Amino acid sequence: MDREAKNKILIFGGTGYLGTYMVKASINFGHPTFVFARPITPQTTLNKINLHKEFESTGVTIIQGELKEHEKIVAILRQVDIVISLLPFPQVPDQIHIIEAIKVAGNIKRFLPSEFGVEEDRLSFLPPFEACLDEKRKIRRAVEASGIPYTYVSANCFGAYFLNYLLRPHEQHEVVIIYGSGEAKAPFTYEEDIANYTIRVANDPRTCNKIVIYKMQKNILSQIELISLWEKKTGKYFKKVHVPEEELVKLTETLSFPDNVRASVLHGLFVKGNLANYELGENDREASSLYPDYKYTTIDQLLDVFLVDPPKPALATF
Ligand SMILES: CCOC(=O)[C@H]1C[C@@H]1c1ccc(O)c(OC)c1
Repeated sequence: MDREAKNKILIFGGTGYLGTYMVKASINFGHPTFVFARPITPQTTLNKINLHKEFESTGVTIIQGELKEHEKIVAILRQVDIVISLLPFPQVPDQIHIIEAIKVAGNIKRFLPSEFGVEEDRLSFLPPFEACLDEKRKIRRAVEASGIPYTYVSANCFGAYFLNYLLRPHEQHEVVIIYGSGEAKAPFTYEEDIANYTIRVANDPRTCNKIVIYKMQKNILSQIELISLWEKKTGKYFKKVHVPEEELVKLTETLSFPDNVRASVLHGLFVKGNLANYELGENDREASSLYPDYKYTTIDQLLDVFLVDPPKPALATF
């Protein structure tokens, strides 16, 4: 399909952690790509300013504005076909402004709200994280009530994010922290694959009004398996310090925000093994089975990348 026939994609949160991968994937797939971004001000970081320039150099159209500028958002929506929101947690409730504008515009073929992590309609976590997931559930129910065609994506653990968090390759250290026994498994998806799958999913009639889970068989590993792979590749062996479940539960109750949320994420992911322990619903789809020809990056391959050029660490906000 030539570029004109390709769906036009508008991305909210395009300058964020997953956003830069998503914008790149949208451009690489040949979609006319638009990014709605906060206005540049004297407080805007040089990194963000340079990102705007980089986006524009690759043909991305940047619209600067605030989520409350209803008319401006309606006007840009009328020029596109698909909307992908990657707004981070504190802004999850603000997506209601996007939903309201999509309802008025009336032309959007698919809306992907800001998900991409755990599947919150299939799982529950300890209170601090559960409260965050409740905000995402409210947005899902608002999307369904609006009748807007949607796809919810659960990409599970972001590969580079969690390899950095668990292995800390940028630091000189002798110790690795293991949450619980270290035996519970979790699915990991490299951020570039999250973006490449998502552009496919957003354009695929088979995923309309569906939940799509990214759960590739080769990328379901435990902390112990991850650490062992890394030790073999680096030839460096670490002292393992376990954080028992009861201690992690206590931390979810005693740490201040947002560290209490992070503790409850770690508890659900790596102590309870939530993400590996549920079956897809009959209406759910799994990415690697939808796109069997797509060669996703295995964690073993990602660790080889980390050996030579580990991606910069990040820390999610809540
Ligand atoms: C390691 C502590 O957890 C986090 O920093 C946040 C970024 C983790 C996260 C946040 C939201 C999620 O849905 C999710 O799914 C795996 C993961």
